[in-house]
Amino acid sequence: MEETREVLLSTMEMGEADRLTIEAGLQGRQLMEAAGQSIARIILEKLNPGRTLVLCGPGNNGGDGFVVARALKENGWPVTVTLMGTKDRLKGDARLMADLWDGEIQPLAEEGLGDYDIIVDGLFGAGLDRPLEGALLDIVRAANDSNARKVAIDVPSGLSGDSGLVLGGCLEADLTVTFFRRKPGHLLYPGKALCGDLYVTDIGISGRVLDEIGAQTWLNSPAVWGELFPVPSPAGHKYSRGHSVVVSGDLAHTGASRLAAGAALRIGSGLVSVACAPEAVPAHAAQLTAVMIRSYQSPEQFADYLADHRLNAWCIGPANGVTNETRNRVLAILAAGKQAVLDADAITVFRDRPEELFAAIGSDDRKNMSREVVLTPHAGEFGRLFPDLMEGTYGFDRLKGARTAAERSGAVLLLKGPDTVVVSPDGRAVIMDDAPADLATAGSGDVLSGLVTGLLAQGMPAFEAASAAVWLHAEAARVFGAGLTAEDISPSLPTVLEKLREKLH
Ligand SMILES: NC(=O)C1=CN([C@@H]2O[C@H](COP(=O)(O)OP(=O)(O)OC[C@H]3O[C@@H](n4cnc5c(N)ncnc54)[C@H](O)[C@@H]3O)[C@@H](O)[C@H]2O)[C@@H](O)CC1
Ligand SMILES: [K+]
Repeated sequence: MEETREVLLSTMEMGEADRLTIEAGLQGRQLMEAAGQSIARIILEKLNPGRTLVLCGPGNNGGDGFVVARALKENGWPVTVTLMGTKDRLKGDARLMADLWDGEIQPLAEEGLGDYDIIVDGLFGAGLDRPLEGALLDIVRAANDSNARKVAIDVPSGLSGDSGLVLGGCLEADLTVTFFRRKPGHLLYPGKALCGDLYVTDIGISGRVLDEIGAQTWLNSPAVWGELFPVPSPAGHKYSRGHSVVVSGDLAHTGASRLAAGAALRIGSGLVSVACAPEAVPAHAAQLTAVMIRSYQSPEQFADYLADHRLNAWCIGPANGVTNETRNRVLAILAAGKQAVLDADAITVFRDRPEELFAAIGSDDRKNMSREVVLTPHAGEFGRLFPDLMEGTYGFDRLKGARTAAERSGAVLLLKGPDTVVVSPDGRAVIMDDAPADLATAGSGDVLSGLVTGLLAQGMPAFEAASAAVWLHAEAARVFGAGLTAEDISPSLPTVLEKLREKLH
């Protein structure tokens, strides 16, 4: 299974892969040769021959650069090499590769950067440990301003492979070649945009090292959660497929809960109810058919619904209002030991006392060990519960922030964005790649919450349910295409579900 799901390696884990491979008998210089040759192959395949400038930094990323320079020159390309610092300061394999370069080595400089058709960026890769500054920053900017096609080795210089954040400044690549496995920074924004087209090459590291490394981050795909995806059993009935409840807003704010409820039903929750105050009943009744309506007049009546064990997965927050009532309902749902999805106002309402929410999420563990909670914030809502986690030196590190938040809160964290991250309190994480931008539309988040709720109702564990919901949401949007509104997402799901079932069986 480890090989079918795509592992994303942190720079530290990649170093570990490197070390384990060398321990197993391959030499570092062989890895570097393979890395450089694989980049040259891609350049030869994708780009037209032209005047090529290779920028080499002081570490092994620069060493790769020397290999690329040699390989392109052997193919008859005119190649210029510039080096940061002097050759005698290079160490190990990088020094060896610099010695194998039989051309001139010029000092790294801003001048003349505009004179090339292709710039190969071998300044910094996994070893970037501080922001680009001064002359280096000027050089990177001049490269960005030039008309050359820019090829980054491993990561564009200035980009953190772990977070996708920029340290000071960053090369804007047209094409990036990385080795063995992608890194989170290749998928997380702004990193994804700065990489251009990404290629992953085989440099002789065996997939077997992954078992030893035990990485906890994957690309979000059915390979991660497919085995736990609920498929209706022929012997089953609607009562065995769970009962989702979505808490509605007041009369003027009922639409969000209907979007969520419709999604929960579509994803296979056997029964779905909307819970609302009596005055909102007519608005719902005019529009709902398969979804049931449960009205409550008082907190006691709300508690009566919670006491019904068949109503097993609850979604609260969308257009619910930032009010004491919302807060009390969230606490009641959590105290009742329900599988719960907390979204929007159900998150915001705890901004002044996040610890109260975290305690409520964790307080139930003796009564009902199996209950799980999913928080589905966008970055703004995330900042209300976890303001300290937004304040990194280089910006908001979404993966690290979500990991800490999941651990702190005890909930599965689904951090929405163009690169939605889902993290379990035990540290497992998935990153969504290539979600259609059309999903940034009103109500889209309500649908997503409903999908998670519907999967929880069917007994899918929370990390897998949240991950699957994010993936299905994106695929449904892709199927629909341009002009998407939130109402279109659920109707587009059957095509996606059909394909998924074929893949799973
Ligand atoms: N790990 C692996 O499996 C392999 C790694 N290879 C290459 O090796 C690279 C990593 O090499 P290194 O660990 O030597 O690191 P890098 O070559 O990325 O950079 C490290 C050097 O840059 C300096 N530096 C870092 N940030 C700086 C900044 N902002 N301003 C000025 N100087 C800065 C450091 O002091 C150090 O001298 C990878 O990105 C990849 O290109 C490949 O050769 C193939 C195999
Ligand atoms: K680079």
